[in-house]
Amino acid sequence: MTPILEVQSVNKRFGGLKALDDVNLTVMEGTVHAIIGPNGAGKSTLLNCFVGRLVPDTGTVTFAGQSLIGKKPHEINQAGVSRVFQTPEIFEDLTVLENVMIPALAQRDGAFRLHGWHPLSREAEIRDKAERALADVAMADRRNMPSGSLSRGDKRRLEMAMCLVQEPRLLLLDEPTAGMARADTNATIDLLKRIGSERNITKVVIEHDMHVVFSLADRISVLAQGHVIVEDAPENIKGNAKVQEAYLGGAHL
Ligand SMILES: Nc1ncnc2c1ncn2[C@@H]1O[C@H](COP(=O)(O)OP(=O)(O)OP(=O)(O)O)[C@@H](O)[C@H]1O
Repeated sequence: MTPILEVQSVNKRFGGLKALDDVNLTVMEGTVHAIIGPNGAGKSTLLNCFVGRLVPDTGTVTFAGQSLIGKKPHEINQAGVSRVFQTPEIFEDLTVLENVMIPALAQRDGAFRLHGWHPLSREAEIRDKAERALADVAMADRRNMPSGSLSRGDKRRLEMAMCLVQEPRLLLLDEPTAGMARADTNATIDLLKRIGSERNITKVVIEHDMHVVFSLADRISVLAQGHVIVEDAPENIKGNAKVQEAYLGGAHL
């Protein structure tokens, strides 16, 4: 297996607070790598360093052999990294299909290019790609619905389609099941498993729900106080004393 994302000696401070403290992490291509840890451990800060929203004070982040340090978010996105946000970022007034077409256009053209309805409807190739991405998340039948009218779960699936249409090599998922009922959570787990097997997309998942983590992850990194305290296979994480301690007696595990 080849590493696709390599994080070496990354540090990030916010004033006096050391949010990331010498973080090292290697994500292998084609795997699901979960990053877990208590509240405030630095998970979102780390993810933000992967997408160019934050720049580490020191250290390196390398994706598919190229450094991401100093790259702008849209450059990182074009390089093959997509992120699904905790709160879906969709255009509520546009239809489901249009929402999926926009990131594909942005990726092709290098920037957002919103020329209104008519040019969008003439983009046959982009439309086909968008239709495929919608089918992947089982939302083809909702293609003409206004996105604002979707349920919360469907909005998250729509956002996943908006990532998939860009054909990323690395998909970053920030608490993909946060706020979902158990049935929706299980449907999302199945969806993520399917997407992985069909498209060979590497996934990095930040997640508090251990049912999700242990259902999906091939590898788990545990962050505590900005530092990776353990990186191991799921079966070795549950009983790990350091992990139990980080979670204050193992209440989450
Ligand atoms: N922009 C910022 N300015 C100042 N402090 C910040 C900023 N972003 C994060 N922090 C702090 O850095 C630490 C790590 O935060 P981060 O959000 O990365 O943790 P997390 O593991 O994602 O937490 P959670 O699971 O609660 O989302 C926290 O103490 C947080 O308050």
